[in-house]
Amino acid sequence: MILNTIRECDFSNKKALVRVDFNVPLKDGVVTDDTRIQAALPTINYLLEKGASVVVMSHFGRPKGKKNPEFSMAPIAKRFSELLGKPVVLAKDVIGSEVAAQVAALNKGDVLLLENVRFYAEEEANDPEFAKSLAAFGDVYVNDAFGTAHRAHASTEGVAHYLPSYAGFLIEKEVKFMAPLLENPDKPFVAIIGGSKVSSKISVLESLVRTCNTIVIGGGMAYTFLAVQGHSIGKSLVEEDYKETAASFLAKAKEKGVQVILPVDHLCGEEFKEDTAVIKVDSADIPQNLIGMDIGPKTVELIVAAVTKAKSVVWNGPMGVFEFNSFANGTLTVAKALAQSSATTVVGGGDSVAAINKFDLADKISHVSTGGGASLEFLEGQVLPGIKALEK
Ligand SMILES: Nc1ncnc2c1ncn2[C@@H]1O[C@H](COP(=O)(O)OP(=O)(O)OP(=O)(O)O)[C@@H](O)[C@H]1O
Ligand SMILES: O=C(O)[C@H](O)COP(=O)(O)O
Repeated sequence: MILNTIRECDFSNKKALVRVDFNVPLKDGVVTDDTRIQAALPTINYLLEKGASVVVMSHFGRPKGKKNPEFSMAPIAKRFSELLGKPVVLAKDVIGSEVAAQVAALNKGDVLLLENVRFYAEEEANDPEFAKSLAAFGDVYVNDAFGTAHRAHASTEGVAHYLPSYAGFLIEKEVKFMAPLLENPDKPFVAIIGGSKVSSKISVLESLVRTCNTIVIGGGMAYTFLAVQGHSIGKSLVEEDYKETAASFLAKAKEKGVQVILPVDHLCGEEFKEDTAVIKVDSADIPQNLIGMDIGPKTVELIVAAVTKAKSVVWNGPMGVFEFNSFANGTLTVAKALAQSSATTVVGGGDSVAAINKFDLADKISHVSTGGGASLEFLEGQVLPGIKALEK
């Protein structure tokens, strides 16, 4: 996958229309995690240094095609301006004559942030006329919205049909770290996949089994696999409809000589509650009255040993109910093992990234993806429309 990148364009005195993913968490009108804004700054700063004026656009939340002040970009514009260290003007709308006048008035080095592109239903419908209206705001289009690259929307895909289009540094970095995992990873390559459901992770497992040496399956999804192996799983999470899929995945891994590590011990509770007493089960089999809520210490040892030998590791999805402190150990230890590893380590998926941040380990991971759904679809081997539009 070879992309057109911003290094290949002369931006001097040009208007750059830049799609970013500023879909960030807010509480009481204040951005509570600005990771995605920070991640877009190298591209914005580069464009400004190279003499461009910049029209930035993003969605925020799901306002369903209606102008709703609750979903205004205003609080995000404020944080963006603080981080950029210069004024950011918030446009009066997304398209229209007033915005066109604001764009026309931009001078070299100025930054204008459009209102929430999802205030128009045409955005998600990838309406060509809407995409053309956006394209009219720039001489060139830059996409740095990796987190939204799996959506074929007007601002992520449609607009690329009307302007010379380039990948920003963030998209370039995400692809640089993730593409080799699907093509030619440094080996041994270990994938650690967790989270609640087999149904949402089976495609990624089926994709990674092609290049992995070892696959660890943890979290709530592990019990369906244990059940098909004939283990008792007590009252743990199980997806009956996915037992057959889980069985054929295990058969495929065996056929390919891929080692699959499933929990060999557990931390359980009698009830799915934060304050339920922690009961250690020293075997793969879980007694009838218990719920598996975290991997046990022997499983943790197996995972740490695999990570220690690895040259590349990818992690997506927590190993247990890490939101409950007593069941966070498996996820914490995996996070620490990755942080201490000399392998190339890539972490994707909302909850595993949240766990890395909760334990303050982000700077010790080779690459923490800014994409939730996008990173999962990338690892599934799917073509992301927002990235495809930037290919040479
Ligand atoms: N043993 C378990 N039983 C029930 N739920 C579990 C278990 N282990 C992990 N979980 C839950 O799985 C959830 C995460 O699953 P999900 O599939 O959403 O993962 P993810 O890929 O990290 O998330 P995202 O979709 O945000 O990227 C967490 O809320 C966690 O509490
Ligand atoms: O947070 C995300 O995963 C992206 O910003 C995409 O948001 P969406 O799922 O509402 O399209």
